[in-house]
Order: sequence, then structure tokens, then C-alpha cells
Amino acid sequence: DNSRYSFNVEWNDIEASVMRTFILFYYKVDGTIELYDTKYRRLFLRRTKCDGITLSDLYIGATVNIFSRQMKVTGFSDEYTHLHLGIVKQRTFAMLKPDIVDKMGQVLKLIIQNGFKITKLKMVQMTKEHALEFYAEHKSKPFLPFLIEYMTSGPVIAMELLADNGVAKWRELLGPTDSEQARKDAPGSIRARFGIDKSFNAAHGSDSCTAAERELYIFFPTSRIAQYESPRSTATFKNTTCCIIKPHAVQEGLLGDIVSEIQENGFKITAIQMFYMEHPNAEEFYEVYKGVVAEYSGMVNQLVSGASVAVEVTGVDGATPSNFRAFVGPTDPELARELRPNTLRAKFGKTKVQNAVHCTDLPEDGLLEVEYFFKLLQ
Ligand SMILES: Nc1ncnc2c1ncn2[C@@H]1O[C@H](COP(=O)(O)OP(=O)(O)OP(=O)(O)O)[C@@H](O)[C@H]1O
Repeated sequence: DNSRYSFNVEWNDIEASVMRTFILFYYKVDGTIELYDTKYRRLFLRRTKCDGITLSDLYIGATVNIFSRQMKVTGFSDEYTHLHLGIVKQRTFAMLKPDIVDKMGQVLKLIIQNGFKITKLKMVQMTKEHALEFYAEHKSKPFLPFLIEYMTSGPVIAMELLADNGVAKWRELLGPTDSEQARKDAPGSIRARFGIDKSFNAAHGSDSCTAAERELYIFFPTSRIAQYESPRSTATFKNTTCCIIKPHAVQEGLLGDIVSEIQENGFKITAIQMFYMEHPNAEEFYEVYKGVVAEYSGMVNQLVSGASVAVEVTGVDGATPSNFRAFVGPTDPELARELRPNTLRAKFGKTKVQNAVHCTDLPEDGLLEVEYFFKLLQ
């Protein structure tokens, strides 16, 4: 197959304070890529293999890591690519409502099993104003006050999902609005499995592409001012520790499994958010391991290789970091499988670097690491 696809990509060159634009070519025959600098009209990266990038990672709005640079795909750059890839992928807005946040892991598993790619995810608390804006179309409905009360009664999980025909596909997986009806008509659907009735119906999905854009903008705005007004992250910074689900585990579709394990083993997730880490941030975050751990640069490269998910884990007593550390298990998954087969790394890890999750090592660093993601990188 000699297909060559091409995409417009941009890279925010922080050091030079400029947004640089390129054309990214993807060669299907061997999965290689090439970058052409559109401003200086010259080759920027010779055709080469770039680990972790496949055709399914290249869609409009995606962020891909190309040799430590986070590049954003902004469009298709030729008719051929547009024709072959343009119609298929659609993004939609999905939200898990407050009463099923504690079962989020199970729902994430279903979402992933059904072929959706989770491209954004954030636990937030809506204010009354957010809920009124979000449900503006229901302004005159008698159930509005109840709905606002429900949606602000606790954190929600906001997500951007991507799939072929994503808007309709997500509505289908959700099932009918009334969960009781859903149990009759669509027993495998999310509302049938996790909802109670027509008000407490587990989750939300945009009903059109236009609605998806509007709703995504409320939760994941691109402008600074709108970001300031968007629903806040829920981190508590109390009795907590930090867990990062690493990019390889996210790519392997393990997000739901890992979140479920955490939720089903006595820990509470009080904040969660997907990040696309930049190299300087990853280096800074892992600074304490520099010169101490042989895998330091491998760890940094792993952390920037794709989307990762940071989690604020809260336990029942003051020993959360050490309890959670024990639950995560030894750094080396091989060792973990021998010594502590029930730990996260024994179950989901592959190598010392691709060991599924990072967790805070020293109890006194728990709060600092949580603050790094949920204060500094906000
Ligand atoms: N008759 C009702 N009584 C109470 N709550 C209702 C009723 N109808 C809808 N709701 C609540 O309002 C939400 C929005 O209603 P809508 O008719 O837009 O349903 P939907 O499109 O299936 O749901 P969503 O917009 O949340 O995906 C519902 O998800 C439900 O939580």
C-alpha cells in the first residue's frame, strides 16, 4: 500500500516564542513519517519511524509526540487525505453524572471496549451558572431546578470522545434517556447498566456535532478567558497522593481497568485529568530521580510519549501515600508478579519504564506531586 497521508501540524516552540507550522507526511507502507517546514520551505525531519505514532493517532485536534515535541494536528493538507480520513472521525462531548463518578472505572472500560478514543478527560465541579448554561435548551422545562441541583451535587467527569460517527455512536452506547426504558430496549447500554430512572440516568452525550462543539467549549475551552470561567478541577489537596497512569497504559486501553482497580480497593479518586506532557515539565516532575535512577531519561521519554492521566488518590487515614505505594507494588513489574501479584504493576506493567503507573514514593512528596498537576499545570 503506497498511500501517503498529509496533515497540517503546529508546534508551539516555547524557547523561540513562535508557533511553527509543518506538513506531516505519513507513509502507510512502513508507518514512517516526515516533516516539512512550511515557513522556511524545507525538510525539517527526514522520513523516519517514530515510535508510538500510527495512522489512528493522526486526526484533527490530536496531539502527537514527535521526538519530544508536542505537535498538534490542525487539518488535512491534501484532498486525498481529506477524502480518505475526513469523513470518519467525529468528536463528541460525554459526561458522567455525579452519582456514577465512583464507578467511573467500569464506565471507562465500556467506552474503550466500544472503540472510542478518550482524547480529553477531567473531573470538575459545576456551579449553578455552569449547569444553567449547559442546559440552556431546557430553560422552560419543569424538571430544570431538579436537574441543576443534581448536576451540581458533586463532581462530574467531562470527556472528549473520538470515534467513527462519534456523536451518534456515543448516543447509542448511552441508550434511551429513561434508564428503565433502556433496560427494556437496550440492556447493554450505559444507562441500562448504571442509571436509575429518567432523571438519574448516569451519563450525558451531545445530540449533534454543533452541540458537541458548544459543550466541549464549556468544559475544555481554548481561550484563556474562557478557561478562567470553565468548571474547576476538584482536587482537595488533603490526605492525598499522586498517581499517573502512563502513556503506554493509556495507549493499550488500560485506563478503565486501572481506575476500576483503584476505586475497588479502598481508595477514592478526588481528581483526575488527562495531560499531554511537554518535555521540560516531565523533566522537572521527575527531577528527584535524576542521577539516582538509571531509567531517568527513559521515564521522561515515556511520560511525554502520549496522553497520560493524573489522579489525586485519597485514602481513609493519614497514611495514603504509603498505603497507595504498597498497592501499586515494586517498580519492576517482573518482580511485582513474583512477590506481589495483586498489585497494579504486577497486573498491568511490562518493564521498569513501562510499569503502568507512577506513584509518589516519599509520603512527604504526595501533596507536592498532586499540586504539580492540579495547580501548576492547570
Ligand atoms: N421528565 C424528566 N424528569 C426529570 N429529569 C429529566 C426528565 N427528562 C429529562 N431529564 C433530565 O434532563 C436531562 C436532559 O434531558 P434530555 O431530554 O436532553 O435527555 P437526553 O438528551 O437523553 O440527556 P442528556 O442531554 O443528558 O444526554 C436528562 O439526561 C435527565 O437527566
